[in-house]
Amino acid sequence: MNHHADTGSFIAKPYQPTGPVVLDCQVKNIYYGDFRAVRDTIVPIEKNKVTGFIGPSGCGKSTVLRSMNRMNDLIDSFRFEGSIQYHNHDIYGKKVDAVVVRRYIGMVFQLPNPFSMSIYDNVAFGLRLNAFKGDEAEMVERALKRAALWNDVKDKLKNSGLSLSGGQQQRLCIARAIATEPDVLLMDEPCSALDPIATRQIEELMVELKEHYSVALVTHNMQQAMRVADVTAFMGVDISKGCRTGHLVEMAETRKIFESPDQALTRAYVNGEFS
Ligand SMILES: Nc1ncnc2c1ncn2[C@@H]1O[C@H](COP(=O)(O)OP(=O)(O)OP(=O)(O)O)[C@@H](O)[C@H]1O
Repeated sequence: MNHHADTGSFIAKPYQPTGPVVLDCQVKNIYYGDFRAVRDTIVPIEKNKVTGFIGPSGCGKSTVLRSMNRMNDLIDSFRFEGSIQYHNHDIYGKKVDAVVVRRYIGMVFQLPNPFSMSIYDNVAFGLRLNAFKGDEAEMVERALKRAALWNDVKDKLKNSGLSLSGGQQQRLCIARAIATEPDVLLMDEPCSALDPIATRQIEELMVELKEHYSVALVTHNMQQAMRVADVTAFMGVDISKGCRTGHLVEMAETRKIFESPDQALTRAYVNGEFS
């Protein structure tokens, strides 16, 4: 079976959410200049669940994730067609400020990227950016506790964020992202630079975080999707007509994706027949 086959006309059966949808993400097309990177990908993000995104390299997982809080606005050639509704507001609406979008839809990146400032200031950064008027120290403490980092750092809040270990740095970035109390947390391969122990800690943290937030997680690691994601979206790449366009193949409860998917392509991928 040719896994990078001509799937040019294939459109995934819509996933039927079983709970409230926080971010109704309907991608028609995403372009970088003339290159169509993603088409036809409808991926509702449900409240208090972890939604995992898996698929071969280049299928557009990060592109879709980064569209969800307008992170790709920073790329000139980026063009989005479709709609992403956050509580019935289109985040691509003309009057919508991307900084405000990111206050509600936070992001954690692949490489831990603490700012070169104190642990405390890292977490307070977003609060200050959003002119937060309440008790800053309390919010910082709360975010660090939720990120399971408080006990490690409570006596050295003035130390540089860069002085922490990789796993701690990633938890600091999570604390920074949740300090402003976002609704949605977008996580783009948050464990790819971490050792197995730090990875498991972050995975456990993701499961705790979904009590308060709705999480969208891109991962290369299928075991991680199985351990953490409630719902999983599998994306593939269509190579018809000399293109390389990613699209949704199947989205379902994680167990179904891994045990009894509808699509042969999904089954082949989760069985490790291609990557
Ligand atoms: N800034 C950019 N400019 C042009 N093309 C881009 C840009 N970012 C990504 N692409 C292209 O868009 C397609 C999708 O990339 P993306 O990084 O979203 O895929 P991915 O599924 O996350 O891949 P990986 O698993 O390798 O990270 C790829 O063909 C990639 O080369």
